Amino acid sequence: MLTNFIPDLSIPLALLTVITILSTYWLWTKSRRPYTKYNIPPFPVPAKFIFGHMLMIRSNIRRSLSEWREKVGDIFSLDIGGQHNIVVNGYDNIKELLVKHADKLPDIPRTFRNDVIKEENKGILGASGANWKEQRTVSLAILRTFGVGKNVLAERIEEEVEVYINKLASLKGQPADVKLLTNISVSNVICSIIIGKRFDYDDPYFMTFMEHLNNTVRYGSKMSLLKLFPFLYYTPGDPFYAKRWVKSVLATNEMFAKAYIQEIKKSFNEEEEPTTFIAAYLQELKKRQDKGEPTLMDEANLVAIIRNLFAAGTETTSTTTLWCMLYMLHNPEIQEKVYQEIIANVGSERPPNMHDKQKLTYLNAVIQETQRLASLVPIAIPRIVGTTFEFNGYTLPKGSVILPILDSVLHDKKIWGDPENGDLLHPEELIPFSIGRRVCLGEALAKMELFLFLSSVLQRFQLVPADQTNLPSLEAIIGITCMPQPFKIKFVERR
Ligand code: HEM
Repeated sequence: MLTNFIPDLSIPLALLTVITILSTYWLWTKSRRPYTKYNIPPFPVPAKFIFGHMLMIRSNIRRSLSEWREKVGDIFSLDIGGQHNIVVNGYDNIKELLVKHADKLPDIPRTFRNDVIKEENKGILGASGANWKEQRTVSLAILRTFGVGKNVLAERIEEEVEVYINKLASLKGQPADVKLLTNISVSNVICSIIIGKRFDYDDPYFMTFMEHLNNTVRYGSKMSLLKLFPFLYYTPGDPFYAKRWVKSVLATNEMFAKAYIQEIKKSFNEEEEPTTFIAAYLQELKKRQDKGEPTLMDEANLVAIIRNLFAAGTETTSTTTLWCMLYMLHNPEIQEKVYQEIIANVGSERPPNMHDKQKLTYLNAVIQETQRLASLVPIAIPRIVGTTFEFNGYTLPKGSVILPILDSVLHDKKIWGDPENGDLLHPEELIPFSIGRRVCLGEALAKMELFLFLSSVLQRFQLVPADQTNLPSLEAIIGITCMPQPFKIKFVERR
């Protein structure tokens, strides 16, 4: 498993790495000592030298976590390379912690990523404290304004869905893997919200931007070891993909965020109602500055927010769409029922819009069940314990990292029965977007996208497996998100 973390490591580099790790470990053992005086949650198995439990977490983390939960209960400790982590399972525990005790978990762990791109506490995803609060509140207010009245959000999504559907039609029913196409299409929705325009799928500027954006996800997921040992960033060459990751992050900042902030500033009129995220943010910033209100808003935050919206808003929504398509292949009778509901309530002459949402109750239930089964973000954003406190009979010491396992709720047999056959009688426990103060900022947008993309796809096409005798696997590839394995599908026109 170690080879996953250090792909191209030569022998001298490996030796250097081991020596540095050992010396750092000594420092960490010192920093861990204070925890021993507390009644911390139990460790499911003894921690191993240096790496703690890190190498014991199997590639199927869902299985490891649920085995340990069965062994020692809902709340347990893990040592990941010297950092004390507290794993929290179950709806009641997660709710109590993220809602009732939110004040005691004000920050998220500092990451080396922000250090290497010299971005200290900026944006939303990687931010903490007062800055996180202000950037989140402003961003949410902008998205809300765009989502009401004329409904800029729905218009932008509908425009993109039309192009997406035509692309699927151009496949002429041939088997295709539509992961990249779906990803690009969902990214384009974010583009049009941020800068007010979409790109053609073959636009060279957009393709280069998409490549950098995908690299930030691809390389980001290979950098696990650097989260624990940040100094390894300085090893010669780029054995940990970190330098390539930095290059792509900086390119997305320059090519998209900074370039379009400058462009929008040129035509910026503070009297006009803003129709882009960038203009709305700049207008709010100007308003606060003119009034002399103290504010942490600035362009560096705007750049980070733009990157966060792409990072958190693309892969999540496009992968959920793919999961729903996959479940439709496995459940043709459910697909047919969804189609009949769309035809009865919308017809086939026009695509569904947001006004149709409340009539398509069966489709809404299918999307919700997709989100539950897919459990797309298995673990919510880790939180740092800010003040030592007592929780369910244990002491959670200051400085420990809390890992809220959303997957443990969405796949909890006690709530849903057999996960393969769940019912939807528990809306409160359906928390794919998490709960509490850091609940997904894009929940409303994601729900609109899922409805508009999926209702249009299922209205126009029958989804047919590439091979009727060998359906694609439902086994997830589990990382930061749970992804289906690559699969091909036929989009057969209904009319
Ligand atoms: C099906 C789609 C999506 C799912 C399942 C999802 C899920 C989540 C989850 C579980 C979190 C962590 C919350 C926590 O730690 O308590 C999160 C955070 C976040 N999401 Fe989403 N998300 C989705 C789509 C989106 C979209 C479309 C956007 C925006 C364009 C977005 C923006 C964010 C942001 C900015 C955060 C960080 C919030 C903060 O730290 O305050 N997400 N999301």
